[in-house]
Amino acid sequence: MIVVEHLSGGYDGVPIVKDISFSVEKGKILGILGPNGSGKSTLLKVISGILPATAGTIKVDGKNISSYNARALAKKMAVLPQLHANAFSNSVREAVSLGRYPHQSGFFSSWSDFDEQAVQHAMAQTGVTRYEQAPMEFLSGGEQQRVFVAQALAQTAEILLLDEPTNHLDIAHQRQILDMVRKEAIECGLTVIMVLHDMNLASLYCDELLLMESGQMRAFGVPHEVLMASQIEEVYQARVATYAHPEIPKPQITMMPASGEHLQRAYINKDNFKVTEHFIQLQSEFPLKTVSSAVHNPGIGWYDCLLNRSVPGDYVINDVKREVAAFLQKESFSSTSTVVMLTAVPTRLVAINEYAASFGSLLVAVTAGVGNAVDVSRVHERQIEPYIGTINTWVIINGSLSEEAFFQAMMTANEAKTKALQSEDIRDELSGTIATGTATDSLLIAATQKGDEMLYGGPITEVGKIIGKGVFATTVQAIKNYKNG
Ligand SMILES: Nc1ncnc2c1ncn2[C@@H]1O[C@H](COP(=O)(O)OP(=O)(O)OP(=O)(O)O)[C@@H](O)[C@H]1O
Repeated sequence: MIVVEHLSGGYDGVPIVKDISFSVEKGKILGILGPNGSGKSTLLKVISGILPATAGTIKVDGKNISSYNARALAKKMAVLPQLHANAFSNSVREAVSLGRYPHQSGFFSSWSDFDEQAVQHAMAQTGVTRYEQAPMEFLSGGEQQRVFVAQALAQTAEILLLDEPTNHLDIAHQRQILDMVRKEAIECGLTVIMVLHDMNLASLYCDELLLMESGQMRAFGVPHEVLMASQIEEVYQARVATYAHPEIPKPQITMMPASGEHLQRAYINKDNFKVTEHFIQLQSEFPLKTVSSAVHNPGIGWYDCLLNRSVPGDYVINDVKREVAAFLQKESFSSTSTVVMLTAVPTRLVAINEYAASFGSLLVAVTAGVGNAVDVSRVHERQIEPYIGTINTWVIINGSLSEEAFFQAMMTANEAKTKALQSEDIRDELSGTIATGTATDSLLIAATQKGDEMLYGGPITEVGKIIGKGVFATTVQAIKNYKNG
């Protein structure tokens, strides 16, 4: 464990880092973040003893580091500096072996099996074994960087200080080095303090983060506490937004460009719809922010082409996603910018309506295959799987929704759909009760994201009122179309 208390230090009497206090437990990784010149490297230099502290203490395992001599400290703490001396004619193996220097009594005279193992392990972990015999100057910047990380690792110290360890590395090697650091922390109890510029990598790999601003600690804590958009915006003077990582419960940050290009948006009207025998298509000039339960490209994303594709009633495919991907390729649709739903309803039975609104306007498109509708509260009584029937609902909004509003809009639209089934007396054949939908309904809300952001999308909001009215009326019309065939 390392404990830093009220630490200050700088260059030639000029204080750079001021009054820094934090601790890192054994086996944990601390990431140091901050804008250029905020003092990250200086802090690491003061902690490692490269620069003298002008105030404060650093304790390793309860003992002040000033009580260690240089060799004893090097056994406790290994350092990867930001800039490396490039004037070397060593081989990779020799460079990594330098990490064992603090463990030698006479230089290389007492090379032990343990020294050899440490060097081999460090080279293997950083993926540089295959360059072992190569001279350092023959290596690329990224390969050299991995050798320096190997050198620090070979020191087998309890604490590893890394200044931008992913410098020069491509994403595969960034992942390799950081995975390795994390593995060493978890499996061997290595304590790590590293300066990283990439906030997203820091969030993924560090247990805690320290955010520096003008030589002082602006924030310290777990990634969720430090990577708050408002705080990052203030410290970096850049507009950012946070979002959730798709697999790991850690926040991610993305930049919001200053240019006005992204404000140029589409305006959708009925002319953007095209109905062929095989599909209903909405093609937009600019991508729409879309939330859906579609078959292809579901979830949240930006898409400029929406398809409701009509398939035969006996369409039974094991791998629907692959079949849809093949269809898109055959019909020359972009797989990455198209959202696809499937329906057994003939496309001519679609109902499409446009509604004026104070914020812009709203379009609703519905295909309603209600032949096998179910009452969701009674489906558990069924012994047999219901046949597929599908109500596909699109709500296209010429306006801007918050994330919350998108999900509320989905709820509002779904309630309006259910009300339409009630109004049209669509029943679950088995229970005889009013149906609430079918087994495979799909819903999509898409917005141009132009204009003032609407925070909410519930039934009594401006947008919610029109969704309620529009989805109800359009679904009723689509059900009538279906009944009249
Ligand atoms: N050798 C030095 N002598 C005097 N001042 C220095 C020296 N090295 C850095 N500084 C100054 O200390 C301040 C902090 O620099 P430092 O390198 O610690 O910042 P950093 O946060 O690591 O920046 P970066 O993100 O650019 O690497 C800067 O204003 C810098 O000019």
